[in-house]
Amino acid sequence: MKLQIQHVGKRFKDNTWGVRDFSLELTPGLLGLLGPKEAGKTTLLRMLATITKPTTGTIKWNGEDIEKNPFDLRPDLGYLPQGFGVFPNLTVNDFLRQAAAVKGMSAKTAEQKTEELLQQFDLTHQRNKALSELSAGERQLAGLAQALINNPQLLVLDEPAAGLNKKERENLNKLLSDLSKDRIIIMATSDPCHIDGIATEIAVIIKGELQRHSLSSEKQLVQYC
Ligand SMILES: Nc1ncnc2c1ncn2[C@@H]1O[C@H](COP(=O)(O)OP(=O)(O)OP(=O)(O)O)[C@@H](O)[C@H]1O
Repeated sequence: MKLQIQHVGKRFKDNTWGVRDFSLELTPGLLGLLGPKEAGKTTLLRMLATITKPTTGTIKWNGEDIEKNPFDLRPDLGYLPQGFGVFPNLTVNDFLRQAAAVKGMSAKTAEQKTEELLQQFDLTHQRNKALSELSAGERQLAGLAQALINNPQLLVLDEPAAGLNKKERENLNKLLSDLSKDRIIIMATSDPCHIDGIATEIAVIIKGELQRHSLSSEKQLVQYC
């Protein structure tokens, strides 16, 4: 399992660059993508999630260019967009079932996985509520559950801890630590404390450029956190 980001850049219509010449190679583990606001985190994640295409460079999943073969990656991909809120009237249950349908899962597998995730995220009692009726933390957990519905090998998370309280964040960190043992997780955040203790690698992005990439150690993060 390997993700290669090779000299990737993104230029917008107004000619500004959101990401420039970004290169990184990832194997299973949790990468904390750390950067201030407007650093280019979301821009990079949207390219990894095959929502937008790079202007320069190549992204390869297990050796295959995802621009040429997006359907090779999509069944392996889970994506939590930042501040998602596109379907406020959908119930939690329907939200998960819709994600499963989009990912081409059979009805039986979708039902089993929905039950499992609702329990795992303590959302069973909320399953018939609309997303707009949930607390910010619950909505974020529902978003994570939809990202995990297909047991993805590549999990791309944009500020997943936003809106979570301390207990919810601890639960999330434990879950992500477990999940990162046999898959690649990329977790973007502007808050170093959100990746403290769970990131196996850290990449710092500033003004669209990779400033530093290192294996994480608690010592490194303590100075920020
Ligand atoms: N569609 C767009 N058109 C033009 N510029 C854009 C577009 N999307 C993002 N940008 C710019 O690209 C840069 C990177 O933005 P991006 O949203 O990727 O940063 P970020 O690190 O995710 O920030 P935040 O934490 O605030 O979401 C910013 O300067 C932003 O204004």
